[in-house]
Amino acid sequence: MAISEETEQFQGLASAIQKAKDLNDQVLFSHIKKIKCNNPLSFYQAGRERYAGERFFWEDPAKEITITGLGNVKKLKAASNAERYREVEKSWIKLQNDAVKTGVTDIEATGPLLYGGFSFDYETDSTLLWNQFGDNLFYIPAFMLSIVGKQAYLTTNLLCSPDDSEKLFIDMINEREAFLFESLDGNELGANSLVMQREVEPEEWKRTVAEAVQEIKTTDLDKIVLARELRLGFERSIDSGKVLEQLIAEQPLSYIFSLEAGGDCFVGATPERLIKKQGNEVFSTCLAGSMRRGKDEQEDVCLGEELLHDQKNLQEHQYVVSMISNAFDSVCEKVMVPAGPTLMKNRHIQHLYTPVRGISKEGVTIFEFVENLHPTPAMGGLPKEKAVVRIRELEGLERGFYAGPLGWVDTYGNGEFAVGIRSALIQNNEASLFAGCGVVEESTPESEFRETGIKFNPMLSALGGNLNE
Ligand SMILES: C=C(O[C@@H]1C=C(C(=O)O)C=C[C@H]1O)C(=O)O
Ligand SMILES: [Mg+2]
Repeated sequence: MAISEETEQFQGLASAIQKAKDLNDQVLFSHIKKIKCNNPLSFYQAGRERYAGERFFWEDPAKEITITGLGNVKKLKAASNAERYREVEKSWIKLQNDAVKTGVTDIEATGPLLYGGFSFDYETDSTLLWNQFGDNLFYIPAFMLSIVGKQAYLTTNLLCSPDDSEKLFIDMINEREAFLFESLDGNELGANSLVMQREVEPEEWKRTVAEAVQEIKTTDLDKIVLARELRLGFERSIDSGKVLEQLIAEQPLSYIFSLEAGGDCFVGATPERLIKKQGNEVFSTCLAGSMRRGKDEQEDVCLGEELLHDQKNLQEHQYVVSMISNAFDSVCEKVMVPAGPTLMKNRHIQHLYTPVRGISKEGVTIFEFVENLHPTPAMGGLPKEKAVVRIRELEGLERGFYAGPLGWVDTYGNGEFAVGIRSALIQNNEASLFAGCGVVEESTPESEFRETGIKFNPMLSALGGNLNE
């Protein structure tokens, strides 16, 4: 006779506490149940006070997986060096190998799940702007809503220590669920009211682009991505839930994400997948090469055709396709790359787009793919190491998590990371927006300035700012 969910949960907790005693270490307990909830933002907002600074949101463009996390039972942070990917992975493997799961235990992106990101460059210090995030930051949430396909699942995670009691935990789980179900409806999303919008050092940035073009013409540097910053000010603290609501409505072809740390929130709508791993199938996206959208259908088609045949953008794009294909070749049994790019038409901008798919070799993890791929020439440049050093020397901004890998990993070998572009760092009533572009031999400061101006628009639109033409 099947035991009740409550009994299964209690028995699972008891075995997790016993395991903690045997190992004399903390053991992750995770209970997963199906629930009815089709509004993940309401779940996110329900945690606005109680879990402030410990929330995250993720929705992929196909809306196959939406994940909202509240609170955290464990924060993983690795040292800021080249080993960071393996360090985070090692801590995660230890926690998931000892984990005890009850309830629905075979659904992707449910149960114990790690969500977070890495900075673009582990060799730059996180000063004032990104000090809440540091070089990397990952959460295992206390409470998590996953909508997989069309079904909602609630995961409750607890970290059991040797001297914990089952009773305490059952009371905690029941109290949390009561809080959540009471507060799931009617969470007002606060409006954000803009009072200041300022480009940071626009003329200096253009001079840097001109310097980079000269360097590309005279050295072995082929491409360098240079980013710039826009500062926004608001009447009161920005509600990240409202920003997410706008992004979901306005950017249907992008990953919608947020990651809170302390009082700050990194939020965005990125069109660019770094790596998705589903079993042994792996997917990446090459997205370099950009053009504004047309004012009407006819102009838009013309501009798209122009982009598909523009040598400068095709070269910018090809650097990315070659690098990602080679990175896949080294860890895949099979790699499939289309012969040429098509167009990805987002709301404000269109890009040259080449999807890459592969069958990964046995035992290759998503963290190894992240390490092999980041930064692609779409975020850094070519040669990779030289471009990253020159970005450090030329770019007048602290990228932090902008253009870095951000995403999730579950305990079933699945996960997905995107790169954190078309994004903003929100700090109370201020925000820094970031936008970069691939500088190649044929780049000009004015054209790249216009291109990066358009790339600010997804966040400007979501925050109520004045859009760039
Ligand atoms: C770096 C960014 O965008 C990247 C650069 C692109 C380009 O230069 O054409 C296009 C898409 C992205 O790979 C950004 O949006 O900040
Ligand atoms: Mg470009």
